[in-house]
Amino acid sequence: MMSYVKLENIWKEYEEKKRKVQVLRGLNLEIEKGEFVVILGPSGEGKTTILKIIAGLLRQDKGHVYLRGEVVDDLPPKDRRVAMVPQNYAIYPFMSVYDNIAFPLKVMHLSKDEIKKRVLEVARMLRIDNLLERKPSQLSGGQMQRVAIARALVKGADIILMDEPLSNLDAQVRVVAREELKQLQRDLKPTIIYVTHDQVEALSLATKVAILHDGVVQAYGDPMEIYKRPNSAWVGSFLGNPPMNIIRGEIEGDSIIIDSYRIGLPEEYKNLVKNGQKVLVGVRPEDMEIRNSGEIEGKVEMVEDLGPYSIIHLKINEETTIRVIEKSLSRRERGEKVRISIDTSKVVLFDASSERNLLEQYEKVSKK
Ligand SMILES: Nc1ncnc2c1ncn2[C@@H]1O[C@H](COP(=O)(O)OP(=O)(O)OP(=O)(O)O)[C@@H](O)[C@H]1O
Repeated sequence: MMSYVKLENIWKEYEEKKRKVQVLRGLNLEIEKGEFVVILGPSGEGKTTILKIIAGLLRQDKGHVYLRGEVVDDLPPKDRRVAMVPQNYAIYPFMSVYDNIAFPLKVMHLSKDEIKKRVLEVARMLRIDNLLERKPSQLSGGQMQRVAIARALVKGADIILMDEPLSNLDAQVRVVAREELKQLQRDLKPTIIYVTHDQVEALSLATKVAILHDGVVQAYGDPMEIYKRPNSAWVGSFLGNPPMNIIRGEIEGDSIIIDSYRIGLPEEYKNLVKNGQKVLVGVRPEDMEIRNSGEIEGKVEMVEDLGPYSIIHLKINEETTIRVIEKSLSRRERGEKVRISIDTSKVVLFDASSERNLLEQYEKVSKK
């Protein structure tokens, strides 16, 4: 299938006060029509830069941008049929909702009738046709978002770029706006590329998530799939809050030795590892349990009570502190010794030096 948006080997460097910053380093990304892709990455890693390059507001140093199957490197922003919804929505406070949506069409010098027709059409589609007379100050966060999207769609854009659009909303409004956005994307099926550093947003909105780090996409795919089976230790510990625990271990027969403790080797790795091999054991906090029969011993360092559950920080050796989720509100004391049992069927193993998922390396080799 042809990809609708394709970034091919994109490089971008900024120069600031004679200092060069290489932000994108050969980035590749392919997005299909109607997909909701969330680009997730730490602050300052180049997420906004990617959007600007797709919109044509910024030129890449190297590589190519394809939209709808064609190279658009030399196409100005207005001809790309891409709309960028900025962080604050850029809605003019003194204009009515109608005038806000109509604004880009007025700039295009369309006739009054044509403008009216298009504004009504898109307003009906987004169910804001009853709000057209209002001023932005009379709108909720979710309605504001729909106005911003209406203004994008009215120009005929079918690729919508959103740069942390919910970051200015308070927590409750944000949840509603997120649900609305998800529904709207399901109904209207525009291709959305959405940038955030908020994990919850990424996991709940995306049909696919692209994890950005060091100027390239580190992992790309179904969010839960990446969550469960991260391709590297970095991705595992970046995605998820609290993060995935990463513990050093060594293979011995059908076991993994962690210091003086022993846990079972997950079935799917049995043919991929050899005796004595050093590994990093990745295990999610929710896949561990404090229980008397547990395989590993740990010492309580800190307890975070969060209402429905607590996060227990446990020191298992000099270099490693892990986090375990306990659902019942526990009265754990600092310094208390506990046993931890690990659901080994959920464990992910990484190569100790490359930190790549051993399954992934195997898959690559066997595909060749
Ligand atoms: N015009 C510019 N000149 C110089 N440096 C820039 C310029 N624009 C961005 N940068 C730098 O490039 C890096 C990437 O910026 P970008 O805004 O793309 O990151 P981001 O991932 O969107 O960050 P955030 O999540 O904080 O918004 C940052 O270190 C930033 O300081």
